[in-house]
Amino acid sequence: MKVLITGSNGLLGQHLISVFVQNKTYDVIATGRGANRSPQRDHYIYEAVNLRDAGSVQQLVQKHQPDLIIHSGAMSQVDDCEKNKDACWDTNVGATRYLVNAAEKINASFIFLSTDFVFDGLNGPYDEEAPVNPINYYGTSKAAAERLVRNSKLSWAIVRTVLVYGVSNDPHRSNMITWVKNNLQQGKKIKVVDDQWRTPTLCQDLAEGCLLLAEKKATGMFNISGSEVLTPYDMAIKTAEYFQLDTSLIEKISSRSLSQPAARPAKTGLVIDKAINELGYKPHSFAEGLDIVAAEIK
Ligand SMILES: NC(=O)C1=CN([C@@H]2O[C@H](COP(=O)(O)OP(=O)(O)OC[C@H]3O[C@@H](n4cnc5c(N)ncnc54)[C@H](OP(=O)(O)O)[C@@H]3O)[C@@H](O)[C@H]2O)C=CC1
Ligand SMILES: Cc1cn([C@H]2C[C@H](O)[C@@H](COP(=O)(O)OP(=O)(O)O[C@H]3O[C@@H](C)C(=O)[C@@H](O)[C@H]3O)O2)c(=O)[nH]c1=O
Repeated sequence: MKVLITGSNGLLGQHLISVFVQNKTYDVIATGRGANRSPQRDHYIYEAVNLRDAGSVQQLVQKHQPDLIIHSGAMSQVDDCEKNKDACWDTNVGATRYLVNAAEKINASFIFLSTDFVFDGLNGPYDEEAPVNPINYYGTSKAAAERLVRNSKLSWAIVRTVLVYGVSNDPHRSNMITWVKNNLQQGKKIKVVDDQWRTPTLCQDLAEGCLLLAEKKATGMFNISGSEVLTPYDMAIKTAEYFQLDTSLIEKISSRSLSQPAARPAKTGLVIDKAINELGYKPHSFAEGLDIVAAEIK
């Protein structure tokens, strides 16, 4: 079985490479922008492709003829998406269209990574049937990409996830645990919101969830996230306590005072019963996730 992983230099992408390579039943082709930044270098092929270039995408898929495409690549910085809507749309929707078109030509299966930000956050946690109503441009672009995938002729699965945390090599975006730990270790104060509710997701769990989907050839919408509803403030305190750092450096604030360009849905989080019952998905607790991240941080 040949699997093509997009966004392979990203936080999830790097873990998808190791999970699928270790599984040994897949020939892995990983594609990212520019040089390969994954710490795992052998037992797979890496191809540098700009997913916003339709011709390059078609050529990549035609050359490798994957049985499955896991499309993790995206413009995932929410505020950048709000400020650069064209780039956001070209990446999150345009690239998805090119991959779907190429996949349809070879009848490849398709797993698309989506987000809790397709919801307005008025009454989370959300199950797979909840109506989407994004309140920022990033969420709007991902909801549009979901519609592209759903309306395709492909055998598809859409994975929604939430606030992914973990360790990656040369990350282009920070994530919660390392952001809190690095600041507190330098004695810096941080202001953390306690009016957003999430089900934070360990990136290894998300990667394993994608493997379960691939192995079972499952189709449809699947929520794959952590099981605990936490605020970023809860996460920051737990992280500080775990690494024995000074919790008095953490100031509790409301989202309003962050004055971010993009609005964030307040109460999201995902209901993951379907993934647990149909895939055998078993996420780590946040406490276990901290153990795993701590073991990975050099
Ligand atoms: N992180 C989170 O909290 C959540 C993420 N998701 C979704 O999960 C997926 C993975 O997220 P995550 O790993 O955290 O995101 P990252 O930003 O870490 O990874 C996304 C990757 O896509 C690549 N990419 C962006 N534009 C292009 C392009 N034009 N051509 C080729 N590659 C491109 C980036 O390249 P480069 O490294 O060079 O910038 C990056 O490596 C995304 O689809 C995201 O929307 C959903 C919910 C939560
Ligand atoms: C920068 C900052 C963030 N935060 C909080 C807000 C947020 O809940 C959390 C993580 O910060 P971020 O800016 O990465 O959050 P954000 O961009 O909202 O993260 C989103 O990323 C995209 C890709 C998704 O798909 C969403 O599921 C979600 O994870 O930390 C603070 O409390 N204080 C701060 O100074």
